[in-house]
Amino acid sequence: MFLPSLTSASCWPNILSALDNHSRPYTYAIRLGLLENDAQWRNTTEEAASSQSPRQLRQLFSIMLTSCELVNPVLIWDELKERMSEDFLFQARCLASNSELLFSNDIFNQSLVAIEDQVLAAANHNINMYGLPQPTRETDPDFCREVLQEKGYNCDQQKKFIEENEPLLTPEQIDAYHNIMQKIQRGHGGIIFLDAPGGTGKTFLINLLLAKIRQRRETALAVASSGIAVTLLPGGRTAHSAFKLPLTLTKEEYPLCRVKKNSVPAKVLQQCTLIVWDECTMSHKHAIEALNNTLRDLRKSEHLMGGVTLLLSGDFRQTLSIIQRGGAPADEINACIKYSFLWAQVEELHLRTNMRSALFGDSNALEFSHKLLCTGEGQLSVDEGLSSVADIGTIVQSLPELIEKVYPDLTLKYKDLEWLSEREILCPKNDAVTEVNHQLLIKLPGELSTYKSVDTALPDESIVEYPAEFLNSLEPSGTPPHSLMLKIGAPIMLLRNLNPPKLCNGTRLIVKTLFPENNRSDYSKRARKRRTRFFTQNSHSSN
Ligand SMILES: Nc1ncnc2c1ncn2[C@@H]1O[C@H](COP(=O)(O)OP(=O)(O)OP(=O)(O)O)[C@@H](O)[C@H]1O
Repeated sequence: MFLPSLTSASCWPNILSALDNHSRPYTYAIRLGLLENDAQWRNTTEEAASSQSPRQLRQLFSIMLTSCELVNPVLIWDELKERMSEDFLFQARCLASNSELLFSNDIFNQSLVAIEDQVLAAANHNINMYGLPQPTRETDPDFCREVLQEKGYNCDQQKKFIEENEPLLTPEQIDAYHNIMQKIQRGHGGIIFLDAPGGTGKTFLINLLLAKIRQRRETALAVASSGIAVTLLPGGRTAHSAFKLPLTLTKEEYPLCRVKKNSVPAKVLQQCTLIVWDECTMSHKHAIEALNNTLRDLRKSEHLMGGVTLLLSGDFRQTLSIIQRGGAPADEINACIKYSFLWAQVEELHLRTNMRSALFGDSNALEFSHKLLCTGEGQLSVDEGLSSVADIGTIVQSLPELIEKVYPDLTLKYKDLEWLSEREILCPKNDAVTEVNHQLLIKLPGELSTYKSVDTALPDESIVEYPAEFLNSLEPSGTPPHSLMLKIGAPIMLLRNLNPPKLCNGTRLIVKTLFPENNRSDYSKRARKRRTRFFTQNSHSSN
């Protein structure tokens, strides 16, 4: 077990002497992260308690509850409840104008309510399921939060945004804008597909429509099929999270969203006037059918989409729906929303002018967008089934050359967030990603820190068939590698946020500090916003 971790030990006596320095090899193994133990989670919270605010600590604790399979969460709560409730104590002291006020059950109750809100949002469980005391609530704050969030946009800000941007619309954008607004006003529901290649102003138009509806204190839901597209929509969420789409969607004959009639998401869907779904081409046709079935049911309406206007946007030349491994191209086409029975009722609107070239006179952008369109429409020359990319890019001969082209002078410029956010290397397979990441990480200055996973086969009888070394060598998609290597200053990407909605999947971050159990990262979405986030290890299981 120690062998792969003691890289400096070249022979058996070296290993023995390394272990000799540690009186208890068991403790040493835990310290190296080779054995799982509840102490690891307690260390994590203790480490976090030294630098995190009470709100951040509660967030961390709720993530641990929902994803880390804690053996004894009550013990951690008892140890840290005062640290987690300091902000509520402070508020109570201010309210009572009494700086002598001490912690009380009321204050701990507020803290537990806040933790339960997060657990409910992430896993839909009450915290008594984890053995923690069930908090008492006077109102249903969860209801208020989600519904008010959708209704609580600042009208003056929305108005200002509309006044500034409405006059900028181009004639084809104006046509689309009026068409959509008329459909919303008729209130009979319907589906509009905004067919617009990249750079034609989809996001610009959508943001204006969202502002127009929100300014009237009506509800406009903005969703996208992928997390990264959500970052461009104000108040955006992924479609899976907003509509509670089930994972078994593709196999269902009568697909439905998992939204209970009296739940908060149901109230939001009942009240909304407009739903914008960006990158809809990536979604399975059953997702849109599930939304139609659910809206008609919740709103007790026979109209298409239960009377709500659904604005779909995307580009079929880009990514289509992802189907199960081993599926044929015909399955992919069958999964496409164009093959849904609903498509016959979809009204199409088109945007064709590339705004980046039209506005900024960027001839390169125009040429590039033209070539992209040709590629998407299959008009590029094809040689033995492969299209040449020479027309739309520069061809390099090796990985080091690619790295040098994309990240020249990395060691000097890696601290420049603007520079970093303008470049990335995309790879079709995880193996290639690992190789590129490794080579770039080596080039960065500073010491490399390695975080190892603890892999265990479940049920216990399978341990003989699947030894830890074998499990360590696997890299299933969506799980971190067995050896996660990081350096301070390294750009990283958040693959899955267990505490949505603040950071969406795909957000880029910079490693700021590395602790033995955790790390802190700076938020660098397009290098414009800077916030610090705290990340910890957690449990993943795979079938
Ligand atoms: N009418 C307009 N007036 C001023 N700027 C505009 C207008 N329409 C679009 N733009 C600007 O043009 C650029 C491209 O627009 P936008 O990002 O909305 O296009 P898109 O179709 O969403 O592109 P992509 O699919 O690549 O994300 C943006 O900088 C946007 O602010």
